[in-house]
Amino acid sequence: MNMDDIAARGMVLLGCGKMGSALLEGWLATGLPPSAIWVLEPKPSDWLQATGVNLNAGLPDAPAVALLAVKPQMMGEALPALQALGGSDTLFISIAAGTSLKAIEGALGAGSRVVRVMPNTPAAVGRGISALIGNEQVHYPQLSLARELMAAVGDTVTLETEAQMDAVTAVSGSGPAYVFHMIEALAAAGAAQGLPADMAMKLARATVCGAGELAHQSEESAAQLRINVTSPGGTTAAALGVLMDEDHGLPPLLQRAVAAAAHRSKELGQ
Ligand SMILES: NC(=O)C1=CN([C@@H]2O[C@H](COP(=O)(O)OP(=O)(O)OC[C@H]3O[C@@H](n4cnc5c(N)ncnc54)[C@H](O)[C@@H]3O)[C@@H](O)[C@H]2O)C=CC1
Ligand SMILES: O=C(O)[C@@H]1CCC=N1
Repeated sequence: MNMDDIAARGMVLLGCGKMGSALLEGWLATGLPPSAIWVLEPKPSDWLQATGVNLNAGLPDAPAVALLAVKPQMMGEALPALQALGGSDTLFISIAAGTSLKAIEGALGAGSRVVRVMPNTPAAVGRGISALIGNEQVHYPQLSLARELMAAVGDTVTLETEAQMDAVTAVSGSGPAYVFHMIEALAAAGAAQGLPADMAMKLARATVCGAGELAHQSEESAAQLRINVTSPGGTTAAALGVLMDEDHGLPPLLQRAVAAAAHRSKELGQ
């Protein structure tokens, strides 16, 4: 199975909120025809209605993929809409944080092929990163289809165990929010140094985007890119003295933030 099968047999998207829309936007941009996508979404946005996908319409009998993009807490209520497809050769892909392969297979019926994926919102611009793992019913062709689907909107990694998903969720699933907050905090710090707020925001946003793009394009390590900015005895070294403090700097703060997210991911799975 490949992307051509999705175009031919169709794909169902269950839930099209923030993450579902980010993925859909990315797939449409890569040329997946809207006529091949069936979306079930009780509160469709204006954007979704304008995409030309099949919205809240009767589903195809045997779609290649059904992607579950509802909140973990809504899964029990939302899955019955897809139960008729359970046990078929439709590949179920769940992006729900915390919800285990076993729980999804349990709700859809034994024998269902399920892949868990943790994507992130930069998928909307083709720059996502997704981690994947399948249940026992998933073999190479299904995993490879899921990988191809996610590769259309960014990079992918395949996990060794499902247990790694909590840490992945905490690093790359939630991670864009940490970076957006970094923009907010850097802008606020610039304003505190006397810059007009809108100018500080423009500088902070461009700096994070530019540094991200440099990290993306450069072959140098993140550590080397940092060193390249840091003149001995200069301004960056003064700031890094604060940020790299072992007790109160960014590393212990991020350790705590990522641990909190991983802990919450585990809780969502209970
Ligand atoms: N937002 C993010 O950055 C990421 C979210 N996720 C996961 O994606 C899933 C969705 O998250 P968001 O898009 O952020 O939430 P959201 O609340 O924006 O989207 C969920 C959508 O599901 C719809 N929905 C509710 N009940 C439904 C039903 N019975 N049938 C069909 N649709 C229904 C809601 O109307 C809503 O539009 C969650 O499981 C989350 O863990 C995973 C990675 C990143
Ligand atoms: O906040 C959440 O629970 C979801 C999962 C990863 C990003 N958003």
